[in-house]
Amino acid sequence: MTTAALIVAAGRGIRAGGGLPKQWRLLGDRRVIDWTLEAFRNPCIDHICIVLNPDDTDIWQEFSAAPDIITAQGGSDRASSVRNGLKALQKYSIDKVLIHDAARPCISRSLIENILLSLDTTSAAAPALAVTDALWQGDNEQVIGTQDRSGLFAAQTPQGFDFETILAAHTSHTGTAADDVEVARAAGHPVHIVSGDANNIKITRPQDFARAAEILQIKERDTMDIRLGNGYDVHRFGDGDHVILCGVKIPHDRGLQGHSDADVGMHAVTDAIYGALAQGDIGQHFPPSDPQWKGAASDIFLRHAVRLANEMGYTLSNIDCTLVCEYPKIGPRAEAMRQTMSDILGIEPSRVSVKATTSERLGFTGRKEGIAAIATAALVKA
Ligand SMILES: Nc1ccn([C@@H]2O[C@H](COP(=O)(O)OP(=O)(O)OP(=O)(O)O)[C@@H](O)[C@H]2O)c(=O)n1
Ligand SMILES: C[C@](O)(CO)[C@H](O)COP(=O)(O)O
Repeated sequence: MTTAALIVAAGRGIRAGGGLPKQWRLLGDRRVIDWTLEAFRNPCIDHICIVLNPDDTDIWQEFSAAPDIITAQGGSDRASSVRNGLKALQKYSIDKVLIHDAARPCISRSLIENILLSLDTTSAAAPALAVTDALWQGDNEQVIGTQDRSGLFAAQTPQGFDFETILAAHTSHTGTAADDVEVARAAGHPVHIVSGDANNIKITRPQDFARAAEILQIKERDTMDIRLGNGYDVHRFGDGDHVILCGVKIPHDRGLQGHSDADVGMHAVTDAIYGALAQGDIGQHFPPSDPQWKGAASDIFLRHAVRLANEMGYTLSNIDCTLVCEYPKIGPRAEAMRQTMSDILGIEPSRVSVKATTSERLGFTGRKEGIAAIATAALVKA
């Protein structure tokens, strides 16, 4: 009997936040995907196929070079990603396939074996836990009804199938599906429920990383790895009818001069993140001599810094930015600036501070020759 594991890893992990899709983030000293893969790199699995998002170019290179991995391109939803993975496995004469979320890194070898065992006697088997909590309907933070929980189960993966059965079911399925059991059932196939594992959680929200680390018994660091960085920037006034500060366009009788859009606030925040990482400054990553950055929107720089932080295993904790100018008035726009930067940073607005001060008409900011900004960034190792 030839077996395969099909691991879907093409999602963006929006609910988990953190800038980088959850399957590429670190859990201890390894990525989520590495824990998942380890469980499937075992003698009862002959082939492993990983379904990847076309945007994850570095990851494609890594897995295309791995001798024991088959790669397939992800689709716009989980069901289409699975379908593409099944098609990529077609030429390997697979008898049984286990379809698993990359985002479930705590999967145990014994659960994998239990599903495979069930497939000896049935064509579809999947793990689930009987619902033990009471179930309510809610609306607007009010309980508006209760739901009988008897016979209800919370579904998990890996979901196991006869390969040709699930390939045919997925090929003929139209529309989306929460999981492959739904696809199999829509094609008329009964699915056997195998006892799931409470530890086999899916990382869905930010707090699930800590729970997964606990389950995997990843040793907590003796001290937290916290990094602080500061950033400082100045742009002079020149001709123009607006300025852009922390991503917000403000009508003004002068403009700020600079190679990019001269968003002095966003530059200071970007440099604070580079500083925390000891990774130089904006000028190093985006040289002013390079014409492609002329007039560039500064969110490009900030997004790059956030990505670098995530790749180095850090999560942004908070940002504090102070703009130093006599005019324009920042107060009425500070909320919009916080919101704009929190969207780019991938953290809550409550973790982004934008404030302003004048310099009591002293110095170049006091003489209204330009605007200065100073920022602090705090990063923590996830
Ligand atoms: N188009 C998609 C969507 C999801 N997945 C994968 O399906 C699994 C379960 O999906 P979910 O937890 O919903 O992941 P995301 O779609 O990444 O999360 P979110 O909905 O928060 O963006 C994940 O391993 C995810 O990578 C996939 O391969 N292709
Ligand atoms: C397949 C699945 O993991 C079963 O629990 C789940 O349905 C996929 O994730 P989502 O959160 O429902 O998108």
